[in-house]
Amino acid sequence: MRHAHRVEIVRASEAELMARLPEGTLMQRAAAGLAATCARLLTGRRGRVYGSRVVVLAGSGDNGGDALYAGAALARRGARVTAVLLAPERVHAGGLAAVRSARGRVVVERETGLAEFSRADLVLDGIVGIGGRGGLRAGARSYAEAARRGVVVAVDLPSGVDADTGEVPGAALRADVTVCFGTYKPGLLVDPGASYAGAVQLVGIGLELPPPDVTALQHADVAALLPVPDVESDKYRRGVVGVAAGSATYPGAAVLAVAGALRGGAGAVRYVGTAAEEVVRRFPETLVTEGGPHGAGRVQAWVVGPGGGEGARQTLAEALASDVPVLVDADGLTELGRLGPGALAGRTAPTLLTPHTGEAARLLAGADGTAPPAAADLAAARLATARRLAAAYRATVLLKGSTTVIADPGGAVRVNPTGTSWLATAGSGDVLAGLAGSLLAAGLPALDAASVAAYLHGLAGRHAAGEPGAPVTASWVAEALPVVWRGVREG
Ligand SMILES: NC(=O)C1=CN([C@@H]2O[C@H](COP(=O)(O)OP(=O)(O)OC[C@H]3O[C@@H](n4cnc5c(N)ncnc54)[C@H](OP(=O)(O)O)[C@@H]3O)[C@@H](O)[C@H]2O)[C@@H](O)CC1
Ligand SMILES: Nc1ncnc2c1ncn2[C@@H]1O[C@H](COP(=O)(O)OP(=O)(O)O)[C@@H](O)[C@H]1O
Ligand SMILES: [K+]
Repeated sequence: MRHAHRVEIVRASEAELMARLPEGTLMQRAAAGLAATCARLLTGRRGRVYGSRVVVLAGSGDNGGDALYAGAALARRGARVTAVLLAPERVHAGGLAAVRSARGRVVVERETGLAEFSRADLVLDGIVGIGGRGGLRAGARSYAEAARRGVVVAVDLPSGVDADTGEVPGAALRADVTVCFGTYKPGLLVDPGASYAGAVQLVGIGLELPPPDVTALQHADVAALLPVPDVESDKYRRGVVGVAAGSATYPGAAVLAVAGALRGGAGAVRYVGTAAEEVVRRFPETLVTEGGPHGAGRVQAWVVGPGGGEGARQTLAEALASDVPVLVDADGLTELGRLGPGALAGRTAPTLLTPHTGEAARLLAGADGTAPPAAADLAAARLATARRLAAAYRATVLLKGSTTVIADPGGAVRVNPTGTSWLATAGSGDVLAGLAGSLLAAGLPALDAASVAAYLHGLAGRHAAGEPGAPVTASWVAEALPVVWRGVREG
């Protein structure tokens, strides 16, 4: 599991540790890890560190200090290091002295700096780290916009990315690799910030940290959560997932939700709705029941809403009246937005909402009676949006899109690392809903069901798209689920 902590917590942990260590120890640890990564990258790119061109962009804080000390270490190994000082009067004095004594060059003129930047083998972005506020300032912005040839390594965080939220309020430097210190920062795991970070490497500096603000599952975590039948299992004990989806206008949504549900670990899938014929033709293993969720017999979790059309309100009401977990998606969310959080007030079992940002906007409007916020604003602030919705509806929320974010009303937040934009194809959300519902029926808590589903769905999208990638359909994503499920169990 990857753990991320917000800046306030990082600073408190650093202060606590620094008080017990000789001055500068943490920065030396950080710089040593950073230099080691840079040396590996240069060796991979040029065969050796000696003779390579390295540019250190150094801002006015300790982030610049880390970068300068790492630059000095590379210079001692024979790299031709140029330190570009963005604020010469406030540069980290120790770091600058280290570069000078390692015979590095120091420049302060912007034009010279930009020219160096564009012919470097490696650029160290030490403009600003966790102390950054707002978009990059003018002096730094020109570097973010400059063409580049070499590898860009961000120090702790790509400059211009908000560490706590992943928001990018203005220009930011795009890195190939980010070397972060002590813990991941939420902004490294959540788009748009994550898309600036490249591959993220963590360098331990000995911090003792409290529980994380944000986590991201990895293969081993998912493998441990996957429901696997044992000798005692029968189809009912494995869980029955009810799918109330599809309509005359959208029968395909029912087929796709069932496709996801059949691959999600429940022992059986029960379908209710008007698309029974299409569902059974495609998946004869589906149990079909007449009427709505109310009279459908025993299920351990409901999925309501995909392609629900006109009947979504009644279906939603019947599912919410049950005492089993309910996943609400698509048209079900539109209805829930009209009803507001009060519609969930009487529920005794978990509710999982799976909006994209457009549906999230309607849900938020339903929660406070205001006009729906712009979906683009919600997408730019994904962590805050998911948290707000979870708090307003007292439900677990899976916010879809570029970096799917899952928030529990209790405050836990997970981000999904496996997504791919190839998944932005009609019906792939229906597959996800069925899959997550199946995991709920198999007994996973809502946070786990949602994050495991997002993880597998993302992997399935990648698997279906292949390398370097080609368009996929939602059906192929569903078909790829067993392969990626096995892959996760194999580690
Ligand atoms: N603490 C520790 O023990 C350890 C910390 N470590 C390292 O320290 C980093 C944190 O260092 P930090 O606190 O000095 O802040 P930092 O990120 O350098 O930025 C502050 C400077 O940037 C400026 N600035 C602000 N916003 C800006 C903008 N938008 N655009 C441009 N400039 C902007 C701001 O200017 P001011 O607002 O003061 O005018 C201020 O001068 C951390 O990320 C890690 O790398 C590691 O060595 C491990 C041990
Ligand atoms: N840019 C993107 N990057 C990664 N995943 C995306 C992106 N855009 C959409 N997705 C994913 O694609 C799926 C689309 O779901 P949804 O919007 O409900 O579509 P539909 O209603 O057609 O099924 C979601 O899993 C979402 O997270
Ligand atoms: K940086």
